[in-house]
Amino acid sequence: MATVQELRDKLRKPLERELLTGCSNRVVAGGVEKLLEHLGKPFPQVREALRGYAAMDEDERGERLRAALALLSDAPRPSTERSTGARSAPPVTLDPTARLQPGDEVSKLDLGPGSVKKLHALGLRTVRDVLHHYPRKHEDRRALPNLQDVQDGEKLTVQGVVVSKTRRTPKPGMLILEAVLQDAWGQKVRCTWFSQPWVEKQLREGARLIVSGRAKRFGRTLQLGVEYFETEDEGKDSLSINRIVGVYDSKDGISQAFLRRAVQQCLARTDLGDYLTAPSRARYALTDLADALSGIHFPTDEDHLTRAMARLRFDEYLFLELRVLLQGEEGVLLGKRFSASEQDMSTFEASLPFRFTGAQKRVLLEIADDMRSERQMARLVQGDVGSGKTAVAACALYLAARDGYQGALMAPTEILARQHFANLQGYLYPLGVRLGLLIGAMTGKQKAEMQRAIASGEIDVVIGTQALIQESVTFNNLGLAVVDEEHRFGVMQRRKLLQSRPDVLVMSATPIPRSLALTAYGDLELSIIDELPPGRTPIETKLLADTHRAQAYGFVMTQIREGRQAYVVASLIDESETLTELMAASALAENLRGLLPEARIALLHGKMSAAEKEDVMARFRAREFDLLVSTTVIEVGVDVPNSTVMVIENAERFGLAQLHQLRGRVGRGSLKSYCILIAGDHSKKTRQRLKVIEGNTDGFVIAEADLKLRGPGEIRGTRQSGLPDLKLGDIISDVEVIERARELAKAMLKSDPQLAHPRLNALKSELQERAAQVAYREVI
Ligand SMILES: Nc1ncnc2c1ncn2[C@@H]1O[C@H](COP(=O)(O)OP(=O)(O)OP(=O)(O)O)[C@@H](O)[C@H]1O
Repeated sequence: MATVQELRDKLRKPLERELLTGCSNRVVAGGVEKLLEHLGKPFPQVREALRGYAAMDEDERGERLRAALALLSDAPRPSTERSTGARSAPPVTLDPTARLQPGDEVSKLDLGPGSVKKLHALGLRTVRDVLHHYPRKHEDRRALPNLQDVQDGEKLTVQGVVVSKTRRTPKPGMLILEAVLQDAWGQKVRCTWFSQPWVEKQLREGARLIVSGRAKRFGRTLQLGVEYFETEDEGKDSLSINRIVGVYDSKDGISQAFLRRAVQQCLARTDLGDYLTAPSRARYALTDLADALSGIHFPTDEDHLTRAMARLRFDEYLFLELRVLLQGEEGVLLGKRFSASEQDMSTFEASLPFRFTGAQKRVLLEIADDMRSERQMARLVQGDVGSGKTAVAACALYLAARDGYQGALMAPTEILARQHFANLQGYLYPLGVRLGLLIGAMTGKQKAEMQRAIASGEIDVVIGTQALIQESVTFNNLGLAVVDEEHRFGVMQRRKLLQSRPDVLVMSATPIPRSLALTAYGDLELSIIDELPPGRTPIETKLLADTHRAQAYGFVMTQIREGRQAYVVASLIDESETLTELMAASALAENLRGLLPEARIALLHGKMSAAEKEDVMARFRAREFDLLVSTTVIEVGVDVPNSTVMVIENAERFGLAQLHQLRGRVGRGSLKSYCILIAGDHSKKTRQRLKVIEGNTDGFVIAEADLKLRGPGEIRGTRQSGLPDLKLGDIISDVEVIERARELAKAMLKSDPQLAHPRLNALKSELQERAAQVAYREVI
């Protein structure tokens, strides 16, 4: 016979699920009453709380369910358990129904140690982390298609059972896996995976799969080129079907079903305590926190998702604004005072092989003004890719060196650090400035020697990665720090830097309208380089359907034969739980080696060590390779002027801003350059979006077009926003939200400058927690 504890679990789980799915389904509601009849006997109060459940409206159902679940979690331990245990020994197992706080460790969840490890592997350490690990997208799996009606080229999601599978190797190195899937109506679809051997073990006959991709019709046979799939948990996982389903970013061996269950548990057991008051929520038309979090993970419908996103996005800005406003209190810091003479600026310019553009000159004057003043400079130089930010920074570093101060330039990656080093050598070495490079790939001895030279003042300007310079360097006399931001750093990190008092210049290529930069970089003044150096031949961009891949690579070969080089960027076409970006890039490299036997092809991906990456880049720069297949690691700013073609596979998978950044890797010299966007998705919407890149070269125009084309409710990642603390927010499109959040943040701080009211405890701890997380993300 089942113990009371087992009965309680049996009852609790469906009730939790019902709560999460919004209590809107009448059939299920009837089922709840039946469930209580069967299992509810030992829990009279719970039965009472849910009496007449089916007849209630959705809101009341939700309320009653919460009450019932609270009763279930508060219920005393069943007597059977007590009689078996030694009376004096405290229970060692966790109570799987105990209430949780957002800051609790995930080890408090009702999960095994292996599962806790999995969450840690994703960087999820607390319940809050799990709750804020939002899906990267949502898929509508409510109405499954009638396969007979599916048109050629249509995108669809099918759910079914594998009835047969085959593997073919039409030529060496090429593997085609096929599985015939049968849906609930007995209709069949042939699903194919190209060169993804790791998929094979999941294609057991009888396995239940959910598969998305683009359909092709061959007479009566329907074929699906799989872009995404997941295994359904033997029909038990009702969270993955018949609903709008969130799809999470994950890692090898961590399934979507597992993540959903972890989130589900966190939602059901956590006391969320909304930090926004009901009047504030009403004023800004925001839903409550519990509704928002359940809506982002398990929306009942589009409306639920939209209101969830609206609330969570608002919160992101609210926290950002509160942080910026609270920091603003610290006042102006004193920095270094430089002479920054016109004479020195002219000397620098005269040493260049080109003249500064008008925009570069204007920005340099703004910088020189800052440098001359006693106030610590904290300035953001924003300019499109290739607009000449580094040249401007080099001039500022020269001005600092002229006054006997040291300078530092911090890059987000070692590749970039080396590249900046080479470029700055070109600018500064002829002027007698002594440069040093400090990166992780150097030997201990080399690093120690460099650190000594910096400490003794033998080096004027050191270039390295941010972590290295901040952690291990004692400067003799640091006057100016330049931070090449490239999406990576954020407010907290800059604060740390500012406290050590050098003047600080941040360079960023993220196009942000001026009004929004105030929020994004609330602590920085802004200079914009809005002009490209003259004589650049615009990059010719072409959008091709993947059916024309051969044509694209034919063109790449003509360029290679002319002595040019090319990049190919691979994207993650299949977000299944097993395919990583690395695999996608390796598969592509393999495929291209078959297709272009003449070309010397190298592979670059994020899993390589810094030394390996640099080795590949150095050899590519030395023209030992013609073609570099890469994951998006390349985005952060490589500069090889002989590269004239950038091919982006599955371009639809990238945001427009990211595509623009990627394209900026070519056309960096005088050679005519090309960008080929290969679209795997032929829909009109995708075409329209990618056409924006084809037709525009201005980062701001592209960012704005992106905004217009984007539908509401679409999730954008950090990469787009350029701010590490925004998961949902997009500073380009969220002007109004930002303004409202700022208004509320100001009002809150006006009435309570220290946020001291006990009502705001939850808000304060959330604020601290987020600040810590941001700092953590910035450091890793
Ligand atoms: N005024 C100018 N006239 C001609 N060429 C210039 C000018 N300023 C910079 N350049 C050249 O243009 C290229 C890009 O400049 P730089 O690296 O300074 O741009 P950036 O804005 O830092 O680029 P990214 O954001 O892509 O890293 C370099 O090869 C540089 O030598």
